[in-house]
Amino acid sequence: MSTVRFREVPKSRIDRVLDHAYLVFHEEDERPGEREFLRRCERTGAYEDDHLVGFLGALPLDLSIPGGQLPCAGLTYVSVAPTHRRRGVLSGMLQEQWRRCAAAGQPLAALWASETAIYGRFGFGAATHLSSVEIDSRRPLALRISPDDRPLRLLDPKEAPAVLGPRYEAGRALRAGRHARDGYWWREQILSEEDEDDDELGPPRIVTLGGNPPAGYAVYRTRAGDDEAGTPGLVHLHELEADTAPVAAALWSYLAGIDLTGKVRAWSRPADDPLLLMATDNDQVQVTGTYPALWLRLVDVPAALAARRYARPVDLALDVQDATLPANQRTFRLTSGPSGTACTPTEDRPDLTLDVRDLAACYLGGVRPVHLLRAGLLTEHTADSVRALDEALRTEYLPFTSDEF
Ligand SMILES: CC(=O)SCCNC(=O)CCNC(=O)[C@H](O)C(C)(C)COP(=O)(O)OP(=O)(O)OC[C@H]1O[C@@H](n2cnc3c(N)ncnc32)[C@H](O)[C@@H]1OP(=O)(O)O
Repeated sequence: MSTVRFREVPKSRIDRVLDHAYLVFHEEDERPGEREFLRRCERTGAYEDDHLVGFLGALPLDLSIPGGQLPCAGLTYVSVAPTHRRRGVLSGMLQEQWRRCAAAGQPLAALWASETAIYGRFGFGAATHLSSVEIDSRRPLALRISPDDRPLRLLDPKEAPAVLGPRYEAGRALRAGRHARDGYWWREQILSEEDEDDDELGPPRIVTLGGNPPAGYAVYRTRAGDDEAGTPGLVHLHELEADTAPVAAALWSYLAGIDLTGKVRAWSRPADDPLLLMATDNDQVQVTGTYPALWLRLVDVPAALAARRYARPVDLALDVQDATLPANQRTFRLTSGPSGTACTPTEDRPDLTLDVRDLAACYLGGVRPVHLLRAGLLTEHTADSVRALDEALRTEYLPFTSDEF
């Protein structure tokens, strides 16, 4: 390990990163837009002599948190050469990343994990979860409310960032865990001509309802059915945003009513999607799975805790355990009330003890401290302190992340 050094990979060496990533992730071909994506990242390389043996990309993001947003390093392309596994290369790259986060003023880091066993030890907790939903659309979608009857229109993808952006931002303000999108993100990540995971899906289609900005929209692709195999045509939903339940009902009804299709599949919906309650028949609208989405790391615990909004006044001394970032390994007093919010180190006796990964899981409001207590993961020193933290962290909408990076 002593010969491995960490330094920025220059833009001119992105070819080398791609070769390394294909080796590690068992891929052959460059995906469209991959180079531009890597150019936008900070790029930490682990070098042995002059050979790249590890790589970690960090995309600068603005992540929504309850009541606002914070700068966040979106970690991606995390990879170590098969010859250098389990020698501390990832650990070293993350230490380098924490230094970079401090320098860049990023109190948060986040990632989508390839394997859930990897990141807990580094202080990440699964902070958002998503549900995949399927609608049997061989019959009309049965809903308990009347859809908004304003006209629907199809939108040219070129208009999407300007027209959809404000509606997306409104949804992002309600649900923590979503990052701000620029024109590049809309164009290359949301509306790319081909779906990188399924080349049988058609180009992106956008339907909107209401004025400008629209009251709601859906981004979807379709796949033709196969009569011989008896497979119905598919509507693959990427995103649906709506400002009211009737608007959502109109968009879901539209998707379920597209001719020559018999199934709507949405792989990333919030776990509290109102569709699940407005559906008349939960055999027709089914949750087919629930998954961890965004893994969050509080790189700067007091800055992160001081930045979010709390549902109730709170005054607690939190003993935070953080094995890898010593500045977080201490007791902080969190106070929030009518005169503001603060989180500062204290010598007071702690009210409760928790690991930084569990604090990260709770931070956006998706995991409840009372459930962690029940699982034996928090230690309560002052009666009812976990309940007080639970009530303060609660959010009206569950956090949600659909954009993978
Ligand atoms: C956000 C993303 O990009 S997700 C993509 C992650 N990348 C991949 O899955 C690609 C294939 N895997 C790899 O490249 C590497 O094995 C990595 C990046 C997962 C780990 O890199 P390494 O340099 O081997 O990790 P490192 O040696 O620093 O290990 C640190 C600790 O994590 C543990 N660890 C590493 N990988 C795993 C794993 N897959 N599952 C469970 N624990 C793991 C190690 O055992 C070690 O624990 P220890 O100190 O108790 O022994």
